[in-house]
Amino acid sequence: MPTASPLIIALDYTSLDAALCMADRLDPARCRLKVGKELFTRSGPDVLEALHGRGFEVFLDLKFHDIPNTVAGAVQAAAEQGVWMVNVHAGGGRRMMEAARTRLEQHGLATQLIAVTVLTSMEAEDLAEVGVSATPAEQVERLAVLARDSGMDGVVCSAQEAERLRALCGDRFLKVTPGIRPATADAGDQRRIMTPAAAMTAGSTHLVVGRPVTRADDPMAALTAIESELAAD
Ligand SMILES: O=C(O)c1cc(=O)[nH]c(=O)n1[C@@H]1O[C@H](COP(=O)(O)O)[C@@H](O)[C@H]1O
Repeated sequence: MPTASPLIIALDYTSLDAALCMADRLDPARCRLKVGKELFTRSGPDVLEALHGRGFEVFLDLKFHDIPNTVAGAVQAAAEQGVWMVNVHAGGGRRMMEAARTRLEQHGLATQLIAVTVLTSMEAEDLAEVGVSATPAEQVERLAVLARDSGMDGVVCSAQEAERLRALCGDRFLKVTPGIRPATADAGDQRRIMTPAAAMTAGSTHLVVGRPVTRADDPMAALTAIESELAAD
């Protein structure tokens, strides 16, 4: 039974053992889990099997960005391992995203396919340095519309853009938002941040939370506090 919780906990750990230690304290009825580049590069697909065996739905966050044929193959490989969600970079363009969508359809694979717009660690100056003169909000909007038109189920964006994207792309278009920071948490390398409750109010469909839980002195207390904040909203 899939969880009704919007929470996705990012298992950004340096080893499979450390990730599973945290997974064993979590409950698949209360959250989904995200496996990203660091953990997957260390553990390989074993981590997916281990988390699926514990009953979790998994977001495989490898942010594929390559030529269409390569990304289509990578997305197929992820989906065939049973992950609930996989992502690509919207900046790879329409043909890349369409190839990934077509490949899933050809193989009858139901994995949620979403596209990263502008990383939540980036602000206007970072975009300017890579030659993008649009504001983060404008660039997110542009890439979200392209992602929608290319057959994506949704996007990764910051919660600061969620309200605008809800108006533009509708409620059913997924708005998966990292950069979630409870009021007392450190922003760290994140720039476009929002609290859990404010993010849900803004229209996020899923909240990606890593360090505020996984690096907390008491991770379970941190998770419970976020759940209470969401319940009170
Ligand atoms: O695709 C992602 O998940 C992602 C996109 C993005 O724009 N920003 C972002 O932080 N993420 C991921 O979300 C997680 C956020 O972790 P914390 O900053 O520790 O809460 C990390 O695993 C990032 O890799």
